[in-house]
Amino acid sequence: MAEIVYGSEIAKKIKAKLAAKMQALKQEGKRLPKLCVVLVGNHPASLSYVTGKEKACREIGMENDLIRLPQDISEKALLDFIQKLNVDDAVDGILVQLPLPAHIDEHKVLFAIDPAKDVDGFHPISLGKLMLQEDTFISCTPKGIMRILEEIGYDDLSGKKAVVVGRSNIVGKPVAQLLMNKHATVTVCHSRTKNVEEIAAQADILIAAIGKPRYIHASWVKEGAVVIDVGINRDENNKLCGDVDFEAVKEKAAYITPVPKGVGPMTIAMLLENTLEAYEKKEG
Ligand SMILES: NC(=O)C1=CN([C@@H]2O[C@H](COP(=O)(O)OP(=O)(O)OC[C@H]3O[C@@H](n4cnc5c(N)ncnc54)[C@H](OP(=O)(O)O)[C@@H]3O)[C@@H](O)[C@H]2O)C=CC1
Ligand SMILES: Nc1nc(=O)c2c([nH]1)NC[C@@H]1CN(c3ccc(C(=O)N[C@@H](CCC(=O)O)C(=O)O)cc3)C=[N+]21
Repeated sequence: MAEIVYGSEIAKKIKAKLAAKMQALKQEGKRLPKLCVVLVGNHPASLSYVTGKEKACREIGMENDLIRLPQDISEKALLDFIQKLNVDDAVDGILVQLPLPAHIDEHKVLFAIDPAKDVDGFHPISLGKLMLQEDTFISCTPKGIMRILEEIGYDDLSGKKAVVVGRSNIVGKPVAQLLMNKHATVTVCHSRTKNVEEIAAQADILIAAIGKPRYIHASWVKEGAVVIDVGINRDENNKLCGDVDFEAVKEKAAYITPVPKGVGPMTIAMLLENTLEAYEKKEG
């Protein structure tokens, strides 16, 4: 029977530290770090995620601004808007919520963000530095996953086999890189992989970032594995669930993260941490 690892509890501790930091800055009469979240359109899930980010900022006393732009905004207008945030000295972190409407080139938008304010870690410079193991903003979900591994004392990854299911630029690829940087032997699977189940079943650490409700069954999991479930899905009853069949897999794994209260809250905590880091780099 696995230990259930509540990212929400780890995130709470991180946020308490950040709140104390905000309080200290305030007492010193300093400017506070500020995160700007840009949401284009009215996608309900996106709206709920950005609301969560705003709420977390308020909780710890970090300055924040949610900027809502219309669904039909032109690419040029969005790029101009980002430029304004780039040159605004009061803004430390910029996050443009994904996905963007189809008429906007996502890569152009991410490229437009000043790398010094790229608290999402999605800018090509940030991702390149991650590969080169240079100091940079590490994207929040992958960073949160690594923090969870540290928290359970599972951070000596030499000789460990990690399997990442999913190869997106925001989760799969960067988390595979971070695991590799920590000396794990990493296999990345995706929709064209044959025998994913057999590959997954060899993993000491299994990361699920697919986006399919309860897709990973107990037969995919080695006895005693660490299972990190990144997926945020709605099942047939509109209930929030992960990519992992939690009830069955928890009988087999050594550690498992739940959904909700697993990786999601860690993503937000890392975003706050990255924003403070951007502020500290700027203020020197
Ligand atoms: N908790 C959090 O903080 C976050 C959660 N998420 C959630 O994580 C999940 C993944 O997100 P994201 O990475 O953005 O998703 P994407 O849709 O960008 O990527 C999904 C990946 O899964 C692969 N895949 C799809 N079906 C299968 C399959 N049957 N077998 C193996 N691989 C498959 C795809 O393969 P291919 O490349 O071949 O298409 C792709 O690489 C989603 O549920 C999302 O909501 C995302 C970000 C943050
Ligand atoms: N530029 C950008 N950066 C992102 O980091 C980003 C993004 N775009 N687009 C979408 C994904 C998704 N994502 C989540 C973050 C937190 C939760 C989270 O806190 N979830 C709660 C549950 C929330 C609920 O109840 O709906 C939990 O898992 O416990 C979920 C999903 C960040 N993303």
